[in-house]
Amino acid sequence: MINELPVLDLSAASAGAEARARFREALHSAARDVGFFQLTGHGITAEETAALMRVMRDFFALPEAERLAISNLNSPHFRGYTRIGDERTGGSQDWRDQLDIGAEREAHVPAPGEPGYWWLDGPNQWPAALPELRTTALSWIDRLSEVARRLLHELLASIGAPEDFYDDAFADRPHLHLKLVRYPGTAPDGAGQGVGWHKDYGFLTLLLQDSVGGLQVDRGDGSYIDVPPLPGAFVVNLGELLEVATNGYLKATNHRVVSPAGSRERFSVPFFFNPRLDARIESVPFPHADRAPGVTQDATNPLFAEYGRNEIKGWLRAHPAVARRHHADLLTAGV
Ligand SMILES: O=C(O)CCC(=O)C(=O)O
Ligand SMILES: [Fe+2]
Repeated sequence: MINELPVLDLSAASAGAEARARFREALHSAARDVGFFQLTGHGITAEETAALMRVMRDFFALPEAERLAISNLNSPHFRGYTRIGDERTGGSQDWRDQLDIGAEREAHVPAPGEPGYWWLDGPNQWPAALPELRTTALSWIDRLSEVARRLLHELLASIGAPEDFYDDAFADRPHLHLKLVRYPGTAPDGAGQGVGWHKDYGFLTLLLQDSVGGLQVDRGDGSYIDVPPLPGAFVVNLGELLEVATNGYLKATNHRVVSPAGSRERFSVPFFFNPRLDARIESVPFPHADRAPGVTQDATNPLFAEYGRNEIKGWLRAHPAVARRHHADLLTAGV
């Protein structure tokens, strides 16, 4: 049982055969045993990170009316600002506010008979007072997509699978998603749930966190480990679709954020690297795949191999007010 997260250096993957082999071995263990690690050597500069952090702080410092002007309650695509207390995880209120941003696309209103998850494609909402947020966030999505793509190839290679196996699933219209998040200290009721225990829905999450801390990873035995802030590193975790892809050999790991003490603020930016909404995630071939234990069976959280279904399951659960306003039919008919 590990006591701290492994730190992996992605630049080792292009530093010669021996360094690459060692990197892949460490990546394999981290992905299989913990499902979480810290990633350095990714090529994103301190300046790029600082620019994103700066514009994020500027966004949360806008008058509340300007943030609410782009509320996600306006968006059937779940894009925009969620005020503190409107998001739920594990049935309880999270104490954070956030801006959800995705790949900039036309709305795809599902025609009769088309799956409801097409609602997740659509335009973003941007704050009028902060035009640089749009350019900075969209370029962060581009830059991190490249890192995540390389990492996914390395990860598949590390378990002995064809590294390009899911390239088609990510082709043309990957469902990329960025969240700018603020944890504004502890809720008045003292609950301490910044965000409750959950797994991410897709393939890989690359998280930038500031220096406050509070992210915890479930070790599966009732205990957890803290993820201390490591300057310059991304915290990487595996989502449910990689568990589906490997028939449970790699696991999506539960994690949560404990609220900062008092009124201290914490900022974080998770980037979710996900395939096309209509990608059906076939099992990837790798040595001993037949001995994989199978995916987690949890009646309260079914895992869907059709990525869009897995994703909209999560949105309907986490954002009940948006779901009730725009998607009453999906709530009753299911995804
Ligand atoms: O803010 C964090 O550190 C983690 C956030 C998270 O797990 C999520 O939004 O899925
Ligand atoms: Fe998460």
